[in-house]
Amino acid sequence: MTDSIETNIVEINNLRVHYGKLIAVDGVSFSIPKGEVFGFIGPNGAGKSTTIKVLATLQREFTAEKVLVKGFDVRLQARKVRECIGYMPDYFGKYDNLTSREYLHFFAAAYKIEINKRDAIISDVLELTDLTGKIDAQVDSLSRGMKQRLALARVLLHDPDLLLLDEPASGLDPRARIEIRELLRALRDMGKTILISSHILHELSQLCTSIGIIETGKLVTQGTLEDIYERLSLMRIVHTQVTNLDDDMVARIEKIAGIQSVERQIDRLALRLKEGETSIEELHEKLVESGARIRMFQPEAMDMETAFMKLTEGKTA
Ligand SMILES: Nc1ncnc2c1ncn2[C@@H]1O[C@H](COP(=O)(O)OP(=O)(O)OP(=O)(O)O)[C@@H](O)[C@H]1O
Repeated sequence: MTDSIETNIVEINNLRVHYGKLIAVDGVSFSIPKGEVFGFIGPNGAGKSTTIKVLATLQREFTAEKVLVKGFDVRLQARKVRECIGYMPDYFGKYDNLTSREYLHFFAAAYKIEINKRDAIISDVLELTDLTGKIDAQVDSLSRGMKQRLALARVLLHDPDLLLLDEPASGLDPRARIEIRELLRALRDMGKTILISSHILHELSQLCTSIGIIETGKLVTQGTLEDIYERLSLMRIVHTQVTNLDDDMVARIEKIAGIQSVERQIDRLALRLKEGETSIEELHEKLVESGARIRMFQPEAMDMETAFMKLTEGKTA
């Protein structure tokens, strides 16, 4: 095994998936080191579920230089891959007349967990997902949030190293979403590697250690949250109010190195900075040096949601 295989739980290189003429995934490459929580973010139809299905060994029609999970090839060593993943699809399914206990026993059998160990494992996963009190409840009677937690309990039964979670928080109310987030945090602390998809960036920004943003089948950007913030700060806009503003002053500001454009608005100037040429602090100094008397100076807060919209422009496949 090479070093990268030992440290990367997921390695995808140049993955392409077609559905007939539609290119759902178009040359996607990324890797996820052990212990990371990788947020896979993109608008509806961007190709997230398809990529996750390839990793889960369920989408067999694809081309790639490699798709490895823990060093195992998803096509050639599918069984090995399945042993080390817990895949939670973006739908729960229908389970008429089944209790949580029966549901989990069914999957424990499917995972070939030894019969005499099943009760203890089921009790553990229910405790972890805070569903102990629901062990004999009908699955269909559970709230959506509880169902999502039960689905997580299911994928934990065989103690997989990698969790592939397709939109686990979708359709949940804020409280249930927080519960899922706390649960995922606990799993991260247990050393699980997690790939989690969402079309809502905010949902993941507090949980993920790195993110990849996908749009129309292509990765737009990827990296740690700090990397992405840094990259986005390159598009920064600063709003400022200058009390001694006149045409001459605007002309002087326009000439400041690092400023790409100056937009005069009713009560302020919007200064768009050039990529990587000046820091916000330097800009402030340069404005003062140019004689501007500054009443207000405010870098535009680029929250993750704005960043996402700027990066993806809202396109879908
Ligand atoms: N089985 C299929 N047959 C044909 N087209 C498909 C199939 N599955 C997905 N697609 C199409 O492939 C594209 C990518 O879909 P995918 O489900 O991977 O996106 P997604 O990012 O997971 O979106 P969502 O957030 O809506 O689930 C979409 O245009 C979708 O309509």
